[in-house]
Formats: sequence, structure tokens, C-alpha cells
Amino acid sequence: MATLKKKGISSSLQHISMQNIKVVVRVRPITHNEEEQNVKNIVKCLTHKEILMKEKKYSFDRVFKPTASQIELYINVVAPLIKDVISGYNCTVFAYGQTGTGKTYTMTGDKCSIIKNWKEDEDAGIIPRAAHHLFHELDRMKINQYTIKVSYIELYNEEIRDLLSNDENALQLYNDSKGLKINGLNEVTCFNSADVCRELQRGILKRQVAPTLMNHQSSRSHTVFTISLSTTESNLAGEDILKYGKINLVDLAGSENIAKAGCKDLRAQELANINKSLLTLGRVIQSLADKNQKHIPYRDSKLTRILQDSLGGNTKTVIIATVSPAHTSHEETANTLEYAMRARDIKNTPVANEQTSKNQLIEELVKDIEVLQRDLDAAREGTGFYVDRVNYQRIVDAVYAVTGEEFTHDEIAERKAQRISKLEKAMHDRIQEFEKTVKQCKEQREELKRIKTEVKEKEYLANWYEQYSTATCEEIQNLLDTTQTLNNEKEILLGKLENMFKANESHVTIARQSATAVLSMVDRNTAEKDKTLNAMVEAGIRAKEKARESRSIVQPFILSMKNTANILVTMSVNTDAVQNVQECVCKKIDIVRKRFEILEKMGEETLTAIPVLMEQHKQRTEEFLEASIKYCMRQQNQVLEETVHSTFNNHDKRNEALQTSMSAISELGEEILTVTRNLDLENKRKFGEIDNVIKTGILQSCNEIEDVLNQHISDTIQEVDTLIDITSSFDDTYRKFVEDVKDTITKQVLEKSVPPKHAGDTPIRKELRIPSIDPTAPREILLEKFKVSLPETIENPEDVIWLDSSGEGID
Ligand SMILES: Nc1ncnc2c1ncn2[C@@H]1O[C@H](COP(=O)(O)OP(=O)(O)OP(=O)(O)O)[C@@H](O)[C@H]1O
Repeated sequence: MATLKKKGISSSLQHISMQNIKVVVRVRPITHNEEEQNVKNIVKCLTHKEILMKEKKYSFDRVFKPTASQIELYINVVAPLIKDVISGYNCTVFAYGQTGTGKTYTMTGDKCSIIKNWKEDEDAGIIPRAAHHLFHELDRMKINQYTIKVSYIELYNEEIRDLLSNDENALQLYNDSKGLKINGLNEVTCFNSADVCRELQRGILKRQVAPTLMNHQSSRSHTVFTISLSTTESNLAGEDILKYGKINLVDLAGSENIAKAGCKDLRAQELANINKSLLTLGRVIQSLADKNQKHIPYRDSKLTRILQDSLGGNTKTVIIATVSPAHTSHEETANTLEYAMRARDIKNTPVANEQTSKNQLIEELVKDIEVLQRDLDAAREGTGFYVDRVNYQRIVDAVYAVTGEEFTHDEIAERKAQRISKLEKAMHDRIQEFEKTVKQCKEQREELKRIKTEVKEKEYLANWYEQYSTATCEEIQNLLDTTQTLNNEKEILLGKLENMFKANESHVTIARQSATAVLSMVDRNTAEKDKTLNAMVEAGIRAKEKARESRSIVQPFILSMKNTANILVTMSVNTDAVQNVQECVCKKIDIVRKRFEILEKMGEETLTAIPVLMEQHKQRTEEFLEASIKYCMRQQNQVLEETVHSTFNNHDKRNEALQTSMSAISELGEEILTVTRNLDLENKRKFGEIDNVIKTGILQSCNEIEDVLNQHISDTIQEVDTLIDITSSFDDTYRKFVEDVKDTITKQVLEKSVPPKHAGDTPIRKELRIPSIDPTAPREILLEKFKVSLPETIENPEDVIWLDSSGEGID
């Protein structure tokens, strides 16, 4: 609801002064039509305050020549009012004049477009410019808390229509304790000047216009565009103070006579109504100007009721009288100027609206609610329309205060009846509206029911989808977890594989080093063995040489003995000679004894040397064994196995060589034995011959020599046999050692190089090479027979790759 009356006066705070309404005249330029019709200019602007028409001079607050721009008029007439509005004043600007003189042009401008700056746009009228100026000024003054609302009404045929509402029904005027109000008026909040312009454009489109002879788009109605401002500021006490101000921008319909305007029939009736409002306005102005006149006929027209406060009230008012300079409009121009001159005498008492604090406002609203509550209670208790007695008295007092008239009870009753019938009509309309609404509600309820069912279905589906998506998400999560686990396991396995590869690589390196070490040790050992064997062979050779030496020693002796025997045979009779021979034999025997002593010593040396050699060999063998086992512990993989295998092959070759050597030694021993035996036989034979020759004396010596020789030879033979046994036992020990080493290496290698078995792994099949084999022979029997050759226990024949001697598979 728009309040058109002052809320009250705070006399202690406000400076009250009477001031005349400001009246300005604007003369429009001669139009093209008028130029073509050779219309004469009868209006002359003498100064910026005086105008001359037909030798009559008129003075106004300001005169605007035809060449005056829109902005010039705005700055001089309206701009000062914007600051007043912000200060809490109500202001009104009228455009009054004959049709086609530029009222609408002045108020809104021809295009009525949204302007960017109130100082710049050439064609903009007062309303768009004022809107921009107001927002600009609030901004400049740094007032942040404000609300701007606009309303736009049209007064047409004495009916008020809301140009910002879609409702075509006429609005009712009424008075309440705070003044005149328009029931149901739409007030639109605007946040910038563009919003204001948009609302103005919307209203203009609804405005009643019709072509007349004088204006092809003549405004047939009076319009009031109101911009209301409320600001909130804190006072010194820190209290929020609300300030209100507004500006009414009034574009009146043209003031012309019916004949000139060229209106007929309905238009004539329309014009009569327009003129009624304007005539009442004229009378109100006349009455206000006449200081003796007490009754001001505001109530004679709605226009004057609405503008009551702007004419002789508390508002700051400016009237812009628009005139045509054409001689053809002489009469209307004179009327307008006269009209305007009279208006100059109207005195207003501009007072800023009372500033209310928020608390006051709340109190007022509470009071309003109480009033309404009382009316409501009264209405509930009886039939028809009831007003609370207190409220009724207030209404009567308010009417008296506004009109200055006191009504009789009959008048009041009549007015009340009128009002009641109006209210009943309104109620009837409301009931119809209510029924319509109920029907709509029912339809909407049905629709709501349908929507609810739909929503339930959708909810069910949504739940289902949610559950399904949750389950799917869980499954996906599980899959992701599984994938992650697999990835982790894969990573671990890859790591293990990598470690295995690295370990294998290092195993291969170690195995190669070990193999090299083993080979070198085997080589060393073989060299030692060769050395020992050589020493033994040398010992044998030396024994053989000793035997040969013995033989060479014995042979001359035997020859000597033979010669002696011959001598004895030939000279047996000569005792002296025999005696000499005996002496000589004795000497020879001494020599032989000495020689045998040497021989014996040599044999002893040989016997002493052999245990030393054996001990050395044993020691070296133990060292070798120890070192070999130590190295063999590091054997790790297949490469080593192959290496060892090849090593064993080489070793077998060495064994063969050893065997050959042993055979040679054995043969040598045999040879020595044979030679010794032959020597023995030869000796026996010789001694037999000597025995035959030497019958006494010498025979005993010869027997002794023979015994000594036999003993020596048998000792030598025994030594050689012992040597052979030792060699043979050494050979066995060596073979056993090699076998042990082989077993240990194989065991270690297999233990280390066989990768850990996993479930699902393909069993590793060992290669088993059988030299001569019947391919059809049962594998179990073959495995049983040859499993001793395998490095590890294998129960299943399927785990073995069967190869023949050439390495070809026989599976
Ligand atoms: N001061 C001016 N400068 C230029 N053109 C003007 C001026 N005043 C009026 N006009 C032009 O005159 C024509 C009529 O003006 P406008 O419609 O504003 O008259 P009006 O007084 O509002 O008429 P009505 O009362 O019939 O609505 C328009 O085309 C307008 O552009």
C-alpha cells in the first residue's frame, strides 16, 4: 500500500517554513507539421524567467526556450529534489499542458531507454534520469542500507489502474490513520536504475493512448510514477533510524477542448472525464491560491485526492507547464500560462517525514495488528461486516481530520452501507476466487498424490540403484583389492625372481670360481700325487739299481768265486794256496758284507723315505680335502654341476693316467721281482756251482753269503711289495676321496641349485644317461638299477629324462 499522506510531523526537529510551489514553463519547438502549415510563433521567451505572449508577460520560476535540452531542464528543476528525497522529503513534479506540447517527452523522453548516466543521455526524460541520479547520489553519499521501490498508476475515466500489475481491476482509494492509501497497489523493489527504467517501460506499454488530431499518440490518462526511498542510519545513541522519502512524477493528460482535439463519441466522454479531473485540479489550485477560501475541493476528483499532499501540503512541488509556441494553440497556451500563474501562489509547507526508529515501527505494527484483530473478532461474532467500536470512532475522526467535514449519522450509515455493499461484492468475488482456489487445490492435491506416487517409485528405484551400486562398488572394491593383492604378490614374486636371478648369477660366478679352485686343487693334488708316485718310482728304480748294483757287486764276486773254485779244483792239493784263497775269499766276503751293509743302509733310507713321503702326501691330501669341501659348499647351480661333471671327466682321465702309472709301477715291481727272482735263481745256480767247487771252508762262507743275499733280496722284494701295496692303497684312498668329493659336490649343488618347489610347478626331470639300455625295459627296474647314479633320491620314473650313451632321449 502506498502512503500518500504525511506520517506526522516532529515539530521539535523539523524546520517548518511555507514556500510557494515552483512553477516552470517549457516551450516546445515548432513541429514540422506546424512549419508546413506556416504556423506563426506567438510565444517569446524574454528572459529565463519571463515569457511574452500576445503582448502579455508572464513570470515564472524558470522559462525554458524551445531550444532548451532535457538535461538543462532536469538540472534546474528535478536534480535539487533528489537530495530532498534522500533527506526524507516527499516531492512531486507535475507536467501540465495542452496535448502535444511535450509533457510525456519531458517526463519520460521519446525513447525511454535504459540510460547509463543521468548527465550524459541527450533524450532521456525526467523519470529515467531521476532514477539513475538517485542511485548515483546514494552511492556518492555512501548510504548502503536503503530500499528503493517504484509504483506506477494510471487514472483513467476516474478509475485507478496499476500499470505494474496484471490485474486490470480498478484500485480503491481509502484513508487510514496514516493518510490516503491505494488498496492493493503494487510496489516493485528496484536494485538499480535499469530496474526502474524496465518497470517504467512495462507501465508505458499498458498506458491508455489514442491518436488525436493534435497528437498521433496522445496520452488519455493521468499517470503517477512514484519512486520511494527508505534508508536506515544509526543515530548518536546507536539506534537504527528509518527515513522515508519519495518523488511523484506526474504526467497529466492533455488539457484541450473537445472540438480541437477532434474526439468523438467515447473519446468525448473520455475527454470529459479527463477535463473533470483537470477542472477539479484547477479549482483546487484556485482555492489554494485564494487565501480566503477555506474549503479545498480535493475530494471532487481522484486526481486531486491523490495529489492533495502535493498541493498545499507538506510536499516539495514543481509544476512544469508545457506550451506550444504556435498561434494555432494560442487559447490553450494562454490557459496553461494562466493556470500556471495561479499555481505559483500555492504555498506548501515542506516537512521531512518523521524519522522512526525500528522500535517505534514495531510498536506501530503491533498496534495495527491489534486493530485488525479487533475487527476480526467483531466480524466473527456477528453476521455481515463489523467494525470494532474503537476502530469505528478512529475512522470517523480520521475522516473529519482529512475532509474537515463532520458527517451525520445517516451519512455515515449511508457511506457505511455503500462500503458494506462494496465489501460484500468484494467478498463475493473472494468467495468465487476461494472456490476457484479450492478447485485448484483439489486438482493440485491429485497432482500431488500422483507426484508422491511417482516420487515413491523413484525413491524405490533410487534405493534399488543405490543398493545395486553399493553392491557393485563393493564387488569392484573387492576386485580392486584382489588385483592389488595379486599385484603385490606379483611384485614379491618378481622380487624373488630377481633375487634368484641375482643369486643364480652370483652362484654361477662362485661356482665358476669354485670349479676353477677345485680344478686347480685337483691339478695341484694330481701334481702332488704325480710327485709322490715319481718319488716312489724313483725309489723303485733306485731299489732296482741297488739290486742291479748288488748283482754287479755279486757278479764279479761270483766270477771271483768261480775262479777261486777253479783254482781250488786245480790247486786243491796245495794247502797254502788254499789258505791264500781262503784269505782272499774272506777278504772278498768282507767286501761283500760291506757292500751289503751299504745296500742295507740304502734300503733303510728308502724305507724311511717312504713313510715321510706318505705322511706328506696324507697331509696334503687332508688339506686338499678340507679346501675342496669348503669350496664345494658354495657350489650352487647347474653350471657348476656341468663344470663338476666335466671336472670329473677330466679326473677320470687322470685316474686312467694314474691307473696307467700304477700299472707301469706294478709292471716295474713285477720286473724288479722277476729280475730279483732271476738273480736269486742265478745266485742259487752260481752258489750251487760254487758249492760244488768249494767243499769246505768256503762252502760255509758261501752259504752265509747266500743267506745274506737271499735275505737281502727277499727284503728288497718285500719292500717293493709294500711299496706296491702302499701305492695301491693310496690309489684306493684317492679314488674314495674323489668319490666322496664328487658326492659332496653333487649333494651340495643339488641342494642349493634346485629351486624351491611350489604347488603347480612342473617337476624338474633329471637326466639319466644309460650306456646300453633296452628302450623297452620297464623304467621302474631301470630306476632301481641306476638310481645310485643319481645325485638325489628319485621315486618316480617320470621325473627322469632317459638318455642313451649318445645323449639321445629314449622316452
Ligand atoms: N521540447 C521538445 N523538444 C523536441 N520535441 C518535443 C518537445 N516537446 C515535445 N516534443 C515532441 O512533440 C511530440 C508530442 O509530445 P508529447 O507526446 O510529449 O506531448 P504530450 O503533451 O505528452 O501529449 P498528450 O497529452 O497528448 O500525451 C512528440 O513527438 C515529442 O517528441
